[in-house]
Amino acid sequence: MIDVDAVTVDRGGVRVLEDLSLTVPDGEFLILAGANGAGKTTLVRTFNGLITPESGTVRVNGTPVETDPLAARRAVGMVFQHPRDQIVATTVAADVAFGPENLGLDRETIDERVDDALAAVGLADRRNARVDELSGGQRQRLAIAGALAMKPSHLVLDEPFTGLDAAARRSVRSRLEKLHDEGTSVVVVTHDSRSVLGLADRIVVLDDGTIAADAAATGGLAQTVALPENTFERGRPDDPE
Ligand SMILES: Nc1ncnc2c1ncn2[C@@H]1O[C@H](COP(=O)(O)OP(=O)(O)OP(=O)(O)O)[C@@H](O)[C@H]1O
Repeated sequence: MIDVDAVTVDRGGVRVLEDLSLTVPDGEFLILAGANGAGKTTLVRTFNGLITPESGTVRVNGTPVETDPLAARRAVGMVFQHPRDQIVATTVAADVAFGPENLGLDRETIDERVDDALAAVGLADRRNARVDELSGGQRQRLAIAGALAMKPSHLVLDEPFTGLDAAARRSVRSRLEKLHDEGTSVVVVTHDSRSVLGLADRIVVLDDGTIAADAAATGGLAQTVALPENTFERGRPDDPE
């Protein structure tokens, strides 16, 4: 469980999150929506200590992130906005192995984790491919595999559909659905919730550093909560499945 309690964050002298509280239970698929600059990325970066709040506490599985940032980083897998920034090796398998290698695991366990993570994102057949041979969607899935190989209880993806064509979006979306079905908690940060709305248990909308809406993502969200006017302004409707 991720438990954000009364968190305030300033960035460059500006208040970006204001006394914000949010709990993400294990196994939940949460959409974190809101217009550009609402504070979504800042919020998720507090989940594993990449950003330390001015006040308030973030706990991951009961432990404050600042007490044990390494445990938080293992428990919360993070896939950033630009997957290219996360790719560290030349081949697909070596890239996914990087995280587990840093945990000091033995070779057999590392290979097992690499195989499992690549299978989970549908890249098992590209194990030995060079990363630069992959398409945009495959790179995004590789970044997800890298996070999964750390066996996180929560997977956080920041704008995972940016720059992907319709086929790649569908492919990433279906992988997220499968991971959620298998019990991983998934948090998707997006200003275009339509790409994942059908998969989510809940949607939280940030507006200017506070929670503007928090609702179950079922039964026609638009009818159940009043979303800020600009929530979807930059979004494109997803292609029909
Ligand atoms: N390092 C920083 N220095 C100064 N201001 C920052 C910094 N990081 C973020 N901000 C500001 O904090 C606000 C929230 O940024 P954040 O990236 O969390 O928003 P977001 O909702 O994720 O939006 P986006 O979709 O544009 O990334 C923005 O106004 C941004 O300009």
